[in-house]
Amino acid sequence: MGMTIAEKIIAAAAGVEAVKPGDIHTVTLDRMMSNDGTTHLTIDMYNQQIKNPTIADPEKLVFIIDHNVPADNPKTAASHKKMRDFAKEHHIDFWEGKGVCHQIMMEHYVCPGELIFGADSHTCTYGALGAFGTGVGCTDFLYGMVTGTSWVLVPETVKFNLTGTLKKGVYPRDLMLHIIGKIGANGVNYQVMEFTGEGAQAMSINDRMVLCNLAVEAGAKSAIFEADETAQAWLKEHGREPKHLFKSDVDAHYVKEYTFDLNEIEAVVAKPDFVDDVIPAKEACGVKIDEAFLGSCNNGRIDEMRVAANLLKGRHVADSVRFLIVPASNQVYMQALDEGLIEIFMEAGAIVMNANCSVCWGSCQGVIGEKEVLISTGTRNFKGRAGHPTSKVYLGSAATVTASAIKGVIATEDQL
Ligand SMILES: CC(C)[C@H](C(=O)O)[C@@H](O)C(=O)O
Ligand code: SF4
Repeated sequence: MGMTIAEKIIAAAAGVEAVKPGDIHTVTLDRMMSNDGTTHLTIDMYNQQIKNPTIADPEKLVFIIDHNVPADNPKTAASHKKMRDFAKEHHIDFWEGKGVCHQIMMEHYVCPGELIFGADSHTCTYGALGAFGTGVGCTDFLYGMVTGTSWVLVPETVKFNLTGTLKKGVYPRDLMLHIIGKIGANGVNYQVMEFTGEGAQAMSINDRMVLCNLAVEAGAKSAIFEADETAQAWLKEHGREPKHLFKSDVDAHYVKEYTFDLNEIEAVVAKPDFVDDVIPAKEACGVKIDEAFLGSCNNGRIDEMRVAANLLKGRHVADSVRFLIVPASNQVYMQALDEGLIEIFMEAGAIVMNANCSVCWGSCQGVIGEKEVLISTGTRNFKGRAGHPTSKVYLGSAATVTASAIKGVIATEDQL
């Protein structure tokens, strides 16, 4: 029986010839990332609960302060200091205020064929480069940090065959929200989403990241694209070499297969309070909003900045709306500056923030108040996700978010 890309990565990390779904293997991790969401907890456990603790391989570790940066209260400042000091003492690669963790990882670390654990649920983003990334809690992270190893229960793989091309005004984020709406929030629980077909092959790394990143919102353990020529060219541009270039075998086993025709996808929004409550964006048009957010590890890259700038040029954000634009990393920020996009944002009345998670989650700047409505390119819209428990979050594409910021109500780009 052949193997899928994900199975081949796990087999390589386990040092065995072959694996199959349901097997449990001890694996050597290629890399581990932790952010300021939980690293302080991991450090406390390391210091207080382990006798004579050591770090197996500091070179494989990356600590990133991105969730609440710059710190907005003394408690956060203290947990950041703990992380900073620990990273220094143990010679761990450390990033602060340079961008959202997954964006930093993609720009600087991830290689095809690697097995990467991140103490963050959207670690599945790394599948855009053909790596197996998965989120773990801080106990598992600690174990990996101390031993350099962990265990993996080999997941089943589900094939997502993408055909055709997206229409004008429809974006990969619409496609992925559509898929999640169709299969549901538990649609691929503990499974790997493998994207394939000519629609997948034609996608840029940016677009592949959009798809892989949101896979966890359908319950996925991970998501993956084959590291084809597009991925290899991207990697080369970023000065890195692939670890392995794995392809799924023709006789690999998929537990289920779906086909999505990209021509049929429309602009959509996910309604409050569930990511899988997806409706055509036109059905939500007219809902009054208080804030709009363009950013996050899902949708804060240069492609989305360009979409927003294109729509904002010569227009203005509605007086009643706060439009937060937050590049996913400083690299994105600087490119947007170079291309004159930041000027367009400022002239249009948007608030441009430093690269961080921002209001993608409700603990950073930009949180919304009682009964306020946000339209967001973030990853989640659960109750209270962006602030007050009575507030509401709609998720949409960069175009829908920008059009809504201009109109003051949910709108699609063709209504401008
Ligand atoms: C803080 C972190 C642990 C969390 C996650 O795991 O995803 C956050 O990034 C999120 O998006 O909710
Ligand atoms: S941008 Fe949002 S989804 Fe991504 S890591 Fe930050 S809080 Fe989590």
